[in-house]
Amino acid sequence: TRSTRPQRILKAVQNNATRGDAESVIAAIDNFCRKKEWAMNVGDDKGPILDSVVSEVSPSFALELGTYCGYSTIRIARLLPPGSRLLTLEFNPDYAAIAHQIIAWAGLQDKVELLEGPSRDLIPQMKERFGIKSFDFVFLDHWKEFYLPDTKLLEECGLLRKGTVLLADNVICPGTPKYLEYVRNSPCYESCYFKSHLEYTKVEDGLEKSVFLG
Ligand SMILES: Cc1ncnc2c1ncn2[C@@H]1O[C@H](/C=C/CNC(=O)c2cc(-c3ccc(F)cc3)cc(O)c2O)C[C@H]1O
Ligand SMILES: [Mg+2]
Repeated sequence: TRSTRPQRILKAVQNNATRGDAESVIAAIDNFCRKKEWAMNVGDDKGPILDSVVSEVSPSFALELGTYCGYSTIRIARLLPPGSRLLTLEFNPDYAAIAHQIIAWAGLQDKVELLEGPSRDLIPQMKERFGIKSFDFVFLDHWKEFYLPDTKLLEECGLLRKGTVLLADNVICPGTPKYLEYVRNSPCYESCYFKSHLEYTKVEDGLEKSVFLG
């Protein structure tokens, strides 16, 4: 049977990237998605914005919602200081299986915990089961209608602290209007928009950075 797009992305990594070299894995995925098949990775236009926010926060505990093939997982994990942890949530087992292999190819498996399941089930388990006190950084890139409910769930579970940075992908395309309205109007957040482009295209998209004020 025909391979899936994530399987073809994994093959492009295995054929073009050097084991243990995260930069070469990122480049291999970006080249494949720019030249062969578009895929919903944060990409090489928005990616450097993600990198700069992660570097600025230098999180001890980071959370990613929506792993897909692990492209942004690797972008984040390669910048984490020693001893810090990135938890990434993915409910599609086929995507999770590919992401595990791509994260391992980049040599970043020791910094990343890939948790399989829906975010609404896993977020309430973060303190007890995963020993998380609070997150320093959250990257939102899963189904767009879940950005707002999951943000509220993170608040309710006491997983955000004064200064936690939320960074949301796709706030223009496909768009996350309810989430944007919330973080831009809530007194509990200080928000700003980083204009960029939808991955591998000239279409406008951008990232919204929101600092939780407690
Ligand atoms: C609730 C929940 N829990 C755990 N994992 C979850 C989850 N909801 C989705 N996921 C997982 O995240 C991933 C989903 C990501 C959704 N991202 C998108 O739908 C997405 C779509 C586009 C896009 C833009 C223009 C177009 F014309 C077409 C598409 C671009 C992007 O950057 C995207 O992230 C994979 C899925 O299994
Ligand atoms: Mg996205």
